[in-house]
Amino acid sequence: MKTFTEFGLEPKVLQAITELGFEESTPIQDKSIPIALGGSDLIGQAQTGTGKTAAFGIPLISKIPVSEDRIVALIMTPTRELAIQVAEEIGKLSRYKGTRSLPIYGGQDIGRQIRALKKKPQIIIGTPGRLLDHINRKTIRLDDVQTVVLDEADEMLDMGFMEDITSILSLVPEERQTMLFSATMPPNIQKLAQRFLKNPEHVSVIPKNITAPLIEQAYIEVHERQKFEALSRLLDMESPELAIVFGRTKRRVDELSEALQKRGYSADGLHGDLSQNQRDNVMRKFRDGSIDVLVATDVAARGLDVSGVTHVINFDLPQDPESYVHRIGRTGRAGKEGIAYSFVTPREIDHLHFIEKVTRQRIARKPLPSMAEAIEGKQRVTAERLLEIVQNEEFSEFKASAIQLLERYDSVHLLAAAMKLLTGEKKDVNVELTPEDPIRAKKRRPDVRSSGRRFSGGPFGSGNRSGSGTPRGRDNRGGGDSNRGGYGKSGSRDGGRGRSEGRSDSRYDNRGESRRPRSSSDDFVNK
Ligand SMILES: Nc1ncnc2c1ncn2[C@@H]1O[C@H](COP(=O)(O)OP(=O)(O)OP(=O)(O)O)[C@@H](O)[C@H]1O
Ligand SMILES: [Mg+2]
Repeated sequence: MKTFTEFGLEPKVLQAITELGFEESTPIQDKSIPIALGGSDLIGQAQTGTGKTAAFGIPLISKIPVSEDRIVALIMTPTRELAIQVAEEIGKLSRYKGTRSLPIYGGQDIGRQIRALKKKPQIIIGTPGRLLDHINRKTIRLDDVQTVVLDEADEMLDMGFMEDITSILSLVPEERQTMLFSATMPPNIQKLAQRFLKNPEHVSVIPKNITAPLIEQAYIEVHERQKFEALSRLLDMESPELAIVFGRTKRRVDELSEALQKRGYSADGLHGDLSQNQRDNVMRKFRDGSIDVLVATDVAARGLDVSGVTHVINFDLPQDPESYVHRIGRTGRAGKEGIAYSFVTPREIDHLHFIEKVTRQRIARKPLPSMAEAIEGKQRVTAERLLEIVQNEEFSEFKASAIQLLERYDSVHLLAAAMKLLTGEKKDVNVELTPEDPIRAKKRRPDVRSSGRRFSGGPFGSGNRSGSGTPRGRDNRGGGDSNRGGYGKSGSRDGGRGRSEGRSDSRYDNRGESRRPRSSSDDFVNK
């Protein structure tokens, strides 16, 4: 691992990197940045949350002269939220250099995009459908594009974007640099690479386990009808700082987020049937902490980087192991720890074992949290909130009445009553979710990655795993980064990023631009 000064980057780019709080480069950045700067085609694979965006973003920005007034780089992402997020990171990295970039995605007013395009962006970050729209309207020309990045290329294929990507790339000059990035590389990616890349360098930073090292993984065996109770107990017991709960279908997400709200949780749902405005709103609320449970379909599985996500809960098991890897990868990012729970119905145990096999990772079984554990969890949070006030806040205006009360009542009684008030009663609303069919086990070759070396330490430094994925206090978000590894990132959390588009079977999430249902017959990995 290196410091960024070793790549020979210009001072303005370095300054932006420093300001983002990146101290040392991650392994995928170490390997990719020199190759990308050199101009070769590149296939980059590294675990979730290890800085792939900057691995292509830094060289991209470095190579574009500020005086350039044509579109010279194109980044494609599968979902809208991801396009927005990547654009934000590129924007921050080019802050001092002044490189101009623009996200282009479905659901946003096209007139506004056309106006923004008149400001001569050099980098376009877009979803395939809306990009084609602009190309057809001649509001985007790709004749001068020198670099193309396909972020989460396999997902774009799964979502049926192959034809769109092909049409788009046929309009980009042959003489170009093309780069692919993802945490997983199923074989269909090889086909895409053969078709669109020239003598690509393969950069793979995949240790023994494809799943990121800082994520503790567990499953809880539950019957379909117990799932909601299990979820509320788990949320009570663990009191996540931020949690993402994945559901299988849009209906599921709607029902679940509504049910959680009724029970008094601060939750909201994200899926491809919501308007772009609604999607942006939900993501903004999640990023700024005004909700702490995001219920989502796989639309949120790929690439999303929200700091402070301590828990991922698979309310429904995902169909594909790669989806599992990406979903749980929403936590345990940038050197922080996270925990991923999966609910597994008895008939899905085989499927779970299949996921374990493919990801070469044992997933520990945990018991359903008991009512007592749930209550204890809630009380612990109340006690923490109370102590925080004791330590940090001025509450002298309450002291006189406290003294009065203590003259008449026992202190333990009083404190217990105050805690009861603070904890709030769990609203015992009856919740009925429409049952989902269990996932059936599929037989695929259990091989997930290319190289096999055991990886010691995380990509963000070594030995920063404290072991047990302990629950974190609810109210300290944005505060201490005690879980951070060797690579600090000065914790900026910012609004308005996110991503999405879709799968066309209406039972599944339609992320907004999808063409065909996904084919899931492929094996997982690169060979
Ligand atoms: N060198 C670095 N030091 C510290 N933090 C970094 C570094 N590089 C990137 N980060 C931060 O790490 C987080 C994860 O990065 P990013 O989203 O690029 O991961 P990714 O590898 O693309 O993950 P995914 O596979 O989920 O898309 C981001 O918040 C990013 O700003
Ligand atoms: Mg990414």
